Amino acid sequence: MYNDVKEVLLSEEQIADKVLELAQLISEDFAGKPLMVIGVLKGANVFVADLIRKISIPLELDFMAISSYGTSTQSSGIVKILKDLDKDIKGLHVLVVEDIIDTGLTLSYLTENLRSRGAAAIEICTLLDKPERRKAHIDVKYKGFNIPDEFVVGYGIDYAEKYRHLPFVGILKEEAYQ
Ligand SMILES: O=P(O)(O)OC[C@H]1O[C@H](OP(=O)(O)OP(=O)(O)O)[C@H](O)[C@@H]1O
Ligand code: HPA
Ligand SMILES: [Mg+2]
Repeated sequence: MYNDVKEVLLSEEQIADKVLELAQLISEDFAGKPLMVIGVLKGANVFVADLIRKISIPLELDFMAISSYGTSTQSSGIVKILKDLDKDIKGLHVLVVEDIIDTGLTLSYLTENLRSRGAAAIEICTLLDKPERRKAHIDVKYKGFNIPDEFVVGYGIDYAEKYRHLPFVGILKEEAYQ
């Protein structure tokens, strides 16, 4: 399994340090506000689970499952809601948590959709960002790392549903997806 990884880009320790830093910022910024954390499945599952356990203020957690990639390494640009929120977010301060922003098409669709539901505010937290690949503008308030334009896996992020359980973020060998 680890043989399919060309290079470890971010170690478990680097990720854990960053998660703590982001959680502290979020805890300060959202203090006294009704915070609703929305994890974007499936990729953000691991990140959001670690992040919320370091946030020190009250919050609610929900998930949306939306998919644009299927089994390809390229975004189709077509976004589908596979699982919606369980409750209304009117008046809540929403923090959308993503594992990675690539073209930005997923989040651009999602934030537009959430905005129409009357949230008091919507902010974005992503562990990884590939700014070179951006097709849609996204304002990211909480960002873990900028990464180069390489196909990464691990810490929730998959290729064809594999590698999500790797505890680090690694660059996948070309042979693994050819
Ligand atoms: O910025 P973009 O180009 O839209 O790409 C980023 C999105 O793609 C991945 O999800 P994917 O749709 O592959 O589903 P998954 O989270 O279930 O793996 C990733 O988790 C982000 O949600
Ligand atoms: O680098 C990536 N890896 C896996 N899924 C992705 N979705 C966007 N970019 C990536
Ligand atoms: Mg995703």
